[in-house]
Amino acid sequence: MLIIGITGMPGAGKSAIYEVAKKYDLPVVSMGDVVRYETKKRGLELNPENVGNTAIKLREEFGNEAIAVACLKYIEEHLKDKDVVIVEGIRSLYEVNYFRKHNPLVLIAIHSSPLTRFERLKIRGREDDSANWEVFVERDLRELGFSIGYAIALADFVVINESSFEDCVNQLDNILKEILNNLEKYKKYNFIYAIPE
Ligand SMILES: Nc1ncnc2c1ncn2[C@@H]1O[C@H](COP(=O)(O)OP(=O)(O)OP(=O)(O)O)[C@@H](O)[C@H]1O
Repeated sequence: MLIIGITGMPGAGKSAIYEVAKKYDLPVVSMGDVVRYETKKRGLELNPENVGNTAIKLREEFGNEAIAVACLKYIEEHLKDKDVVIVEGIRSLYEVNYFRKHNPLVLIAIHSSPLTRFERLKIRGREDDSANWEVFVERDLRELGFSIGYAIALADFVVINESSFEDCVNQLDNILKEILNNLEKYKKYNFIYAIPE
C-alpha cells in the first residue's frame, strides 16, 4: 500500500484533498479528526486550547508518533485491501518516519502565508479556530514545536495555495495524476530522516 500524506500549517488548505480524492475514489483518513475524537472522548469541549493540549498529551503518553500510530491502526482495520490511501494532516517528521517504517509514503505540503491562513480560519470558524491573532500564533508555534517545519521542508511535492480554492484543487489533481501514473516509483519512498535524540 502507498500512503499519500498531506501536510501544511493550520488553514493552509489541506481539506482541498477531499475534492481530488473523490475524483479518484481514494479513501482519506484525517489525523485532525483522530485528535478531535480523542479530545471529546476525554470529556473536553472542542476549542483551540483543549484540542492543542490533547495533541500534546497524546504525544507525552504515547510518544511523538502517537497520532500516526492511531491512524495506521485505523487503516489496518478498515482499509487493509486498498492500494493507495490518503492521510490528511501529517504534522511532524516523526509521523512521516513512523508511516515510512511500515509503508511507503509520498508527502505533499500545502503552503499559504500566515496572514492568508489567519483570514481563512477566521471565516472557517471551526470549534478549534479563533479570530484572535495571539491564539493563532500560539497554535502555529505549537505545530512548529512538533517539527511540522521539517515535514514541510522535506515534502516531495509543494502546492502554493494563495489563489482560488479551484486552483489549489487543480494543483493537487496534477500531483495525484503524476503519483497514480507512476505508482511503482513512489512505492519506493520509504527513506527515513531519523531525528537525533
Ligand atoms: N484557496 C482558497 N481560497 C479560499 N478559501 C480557501 C482556500 N483554501 C482553503 N480555503 C478555506 O480556508 C479554510 C481553511 O482551509 P482548510 O480547512 O483546508 O485548512 P487545513 O489546512 O485543513 O487546516 P487545519 O490544519 O486547521 O485543519 C477552509 O474554510 C477552506 O475552505
